[in-house]
Formats: sequence, C-alpha cells, structure tokens
Amino acid sequence: MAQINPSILSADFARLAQEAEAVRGSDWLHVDVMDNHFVPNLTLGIPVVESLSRATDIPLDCHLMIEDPDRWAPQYVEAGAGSVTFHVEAAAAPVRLAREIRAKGARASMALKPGTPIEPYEDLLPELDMLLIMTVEPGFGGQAFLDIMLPKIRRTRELIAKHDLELWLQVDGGVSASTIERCAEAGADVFVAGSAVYGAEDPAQAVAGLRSLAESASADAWWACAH
Ligand SMILES: O=C(CO)[C@@H](O)[C@H](O)COP(=O)(O)O
Repeated sequence: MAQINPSILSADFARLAQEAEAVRGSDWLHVDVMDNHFVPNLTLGIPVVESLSRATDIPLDCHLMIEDPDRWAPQYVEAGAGSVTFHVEAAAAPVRLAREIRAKGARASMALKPGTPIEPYEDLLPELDMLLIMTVEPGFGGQAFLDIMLPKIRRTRELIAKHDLELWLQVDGGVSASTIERCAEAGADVFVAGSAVYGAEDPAQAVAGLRSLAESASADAWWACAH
C-alpha cells in the first residue's frame, strides 16, 4: 500500500492547522526541519512540532535536515513526532540514535543525500523502520526530480528483499504525478510531495491522485510480486 506524506514546506506556515486539515486522509504529515547549517535554509523547530502534533491527528513524519541529530532527534519524539528521520551524513552514532528514537516510542528513519551511497549502510538497515532516499539536494521545495536516483532506489529495494526486512522506503524531492510511477516501479513505497500537493487546487484530491498512480505502478513491480 503506497503512502503519501504531504510536505508542509510548501504549505502556508501561518495556517499550519488548516493546511493539515486540507490533506486529511494522508498517511503522515511530512515536517521539514532545517537549521541553515546542514542545509542552506531555515524552517521550524521543536515548539512548532509540539503545537502541530496537538492541532492534527495525522501523525508527524519529521525529517531533520540539521547538524547534531544525535542531540536533537530524541527531543522531536518527545515533541510528538511519530517518525523521526536523521541524516546519516550528520549523525555521529547512527545505530545508537536509531535505537534511542525507537526506545522513546517513534519510528526510526535514516536519510541519504543524493551523493551518499546505500551500500556502506547495508548492515544498519535492520535498525531502521524507514530509509529516506533524497531525490533532490535537501534544502528547498519545488526542485526538479533527480532521475539518476532511480538505480539507488532499486538497489535499496533489493537489499530490503535480500534481508527480508519490513523497512519502508521513502523518496522525497520532485515527487509529482509525472515522477511518482518511476519511483514506485523502482521500489519506493512512501512518497513525500510538497508542491505537487499544496500547489494543487484541491490538496486532498492531489494526495488521492498520487496514491492511485503509485499503487498501480507498484502493483506489477518486481519487488511487490517478490514480497
Ligand atoms: O526535504 C525536502 C526538501 O529538502 C522536501 O520535503 C521538499 O519539501 C519536497 O518538496 P517538493 O520537491 O515535493 O516540492
């Protein structure tokens, strides 16, 4: 079952509760936390996540594009996140951090920038609930999807199958009606979409449209049949 996670980076930050309501029916709400150090952009932090988790019953999928996630990620669980993603490029001790996130009661997820390969992290995969493959350079919404990430998505799906893991494979960046099927065919099952959802006239309908495209593309994919 394909999951669609609208990214509030493309929403109106002054109306976050209403923007969450506008995508009712979504699996998760994707919350991009940027610190202007790990990425050249600054968004929001723990107080906003706390308020948003009280304002919506859609679970929060927090993507931390920050330095020192070892220090901050557990605090996002306490703030109400149901899933916390840290970048492996920024984490000092990714296994310890994933275990801490899980011990606090959230799903643990690790992200890879476009230039970071999956292969060195094969042995870490059982420690995770989700792996995020960035399909743009992190930092901004509205960028063009990087087709060259498709082989990495496929190789990651092969590793998940090889180890028989219940690991979600998320893609983020440039996901839209014209790119989501390629991601699903390659092996992604969780799709973050910012501008394709909040730029649409009816965001909830955009979520439903993306989900239906992803589900039909993955229905006959090699990895779905093999699972
Ligand atoms: O993490 C990021 C950007 O760094 C994303 O979550 C963007 O918010 C996705 O936006 P679109 O590419 O879908 O417009």
